Amino acid sequence: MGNVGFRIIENFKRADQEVIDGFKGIATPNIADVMGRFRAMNHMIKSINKPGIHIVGSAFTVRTHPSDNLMVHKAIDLARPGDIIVVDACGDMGNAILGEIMCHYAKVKGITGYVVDGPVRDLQGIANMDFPVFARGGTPRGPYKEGPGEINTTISCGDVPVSPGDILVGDDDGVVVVPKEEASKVLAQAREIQEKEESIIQSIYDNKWDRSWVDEVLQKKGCVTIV
Ligand SMILES: O=C([O-])CC(=O)C(=O)O
Ligand SMILES: [Mg+2]
Repeated sequence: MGNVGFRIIENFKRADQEVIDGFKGIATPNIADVMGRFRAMNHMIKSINKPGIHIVGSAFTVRTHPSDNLMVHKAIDLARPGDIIVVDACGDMGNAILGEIMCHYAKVKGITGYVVDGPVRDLQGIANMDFPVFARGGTPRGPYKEGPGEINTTISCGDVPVSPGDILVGDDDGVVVVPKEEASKVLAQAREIQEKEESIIQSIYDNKWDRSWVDEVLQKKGCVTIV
């Protein structure tokens, strides 16, 4: 490939649209639970939109130096409708990686949202528009536009590896990353968990939730009850 650190990869495989769409309505904890509780981003990467958000899309990855957004601007031009632009800005909180103008442009291009391992700015403007952004926080300090950086290489975002084409799901809890090769299996298992949780909640109200497992675990671990 060559030119490590300053390169753009335009073509990569995305998961089937049917599989991507399947994650709509599946809560992020149910997806993380079927991946060994891994692949959920660090809790610092949070939605900065109004509560009630749920997004699903295909990862379009960007790696930048802290405080620089040249390659993010290029990514908006290249990403396809339905992609989520995921930015590894090294978790550095020095300068915002994007702001509301870049959100309006991405929205018009049909991009599903941004996930940024770093800060953003124009928080009020973004919160008032219907465009999902997940980030580590905000700062008025603006980005530089010098590069270098990479588009569509494997990055780290919120302590999770993200490859181009992986499926991202984000909601008020945070963001999970589903490897594209495993996506249909993870989807089937996450659906099962979601149905199981719905039936547990119903059984609570029917006064039928079997709690025997709690004492079984305590006994197995050697816990003593003193009366
Ligand atoms: O200056 C920038 O590149 C980021 C920004 O504030 C915006 O997009 O509104
Ligand atoms: Mg701005």
